[in-house]
Amino acid sequence: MPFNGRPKTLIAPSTGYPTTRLRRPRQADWSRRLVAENALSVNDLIWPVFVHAGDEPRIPVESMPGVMRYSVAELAEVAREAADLGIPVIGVFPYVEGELKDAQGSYAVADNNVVCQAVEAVKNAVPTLGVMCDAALDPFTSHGHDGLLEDGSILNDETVEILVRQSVLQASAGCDIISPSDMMDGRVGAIRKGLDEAGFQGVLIMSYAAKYASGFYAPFRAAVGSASTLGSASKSTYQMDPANSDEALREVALDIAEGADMVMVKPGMPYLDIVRRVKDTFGVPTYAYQVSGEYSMIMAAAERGWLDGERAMMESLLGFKRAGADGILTYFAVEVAKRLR
Ligand SMILES: NCC(=O)CCC(=O)O
Ligand SMILES: [Mg+2]
Repeated sequence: MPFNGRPKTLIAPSTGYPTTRLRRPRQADWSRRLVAENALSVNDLIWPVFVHAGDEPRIPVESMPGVMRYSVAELAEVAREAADLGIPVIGVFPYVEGELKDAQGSYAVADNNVVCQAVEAVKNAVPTLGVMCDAALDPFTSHGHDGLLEDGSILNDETVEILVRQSVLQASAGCDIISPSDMMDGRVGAIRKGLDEAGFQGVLIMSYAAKYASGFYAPFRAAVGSASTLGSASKSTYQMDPANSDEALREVALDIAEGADMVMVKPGMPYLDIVRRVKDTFGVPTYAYQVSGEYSMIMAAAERGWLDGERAMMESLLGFKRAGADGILTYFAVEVAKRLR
């Protein structure tokens, strides 16, 4: 914007060294804080949590140091702690036992499945905490794909029908935000319509709008038990090619047109350019998912003493804010919230 009728560039640093010294404001903590352009707040955090149907309160996830699979009862407890720390939302991800999986992912739409139990328990314990659930079949299918598989292909429209049922079921259990993470075409519009017809006009949709076929999801797949079912199969016919950037804008545009309230870019750190483009182009609430592989890389290097884990954690999250994200899904959420208090 012009200022006093002159373009900003002309009134920006015009003299240069030695009059202008950019080190001057960096000289003390107070001055660095005064000129800081971005800040991370507890309000920016979404905490993804894993839940299992058994009684064991906490089962450590080997591929993600410090991360647990909680029982439903324990999840209600830790959800309360998260809310007390000021975290606005948790995302519930199920670990599903092998015998409950089939090719159709039937358990995803089964009444009172572990996701429903978890959502109900959390909403009963902490009604003020937002709860978000994925719409996708990968934790539930015997082949580990996010959709229905026929002759080696993932069926789009048939999958969308199931995702609508899954979304309505989760909304009935009390879920506040449905997050379609499957990357089928048209699913956001179909889910919006399904939710509205079932009376859930108030349930939000945060779409995984630009979700890339990434190698950084591996530790998560071990956590939800889809690593063994998926094997070496690829999700490249529905998730995005890491080579693409313009295509992400088309994905986001369609999801907004179909009714997404918020959009997400995933993974996070290798895709900060996409976060920035999405935010600048659309100006909608934009989120980034710092995925399991990003988390585990930092944790593993910290465990070896190769980097200062806490510092890397805070710096990585600030990077999302700088890129324009309104919030971050991160397995560090509780640690960060404690630090920010
Ligand atoms: N739909 C949720 C995920 O796929 C999470 C991936 C990760 O954290 O690696
Ligand atoms: Mg799409």
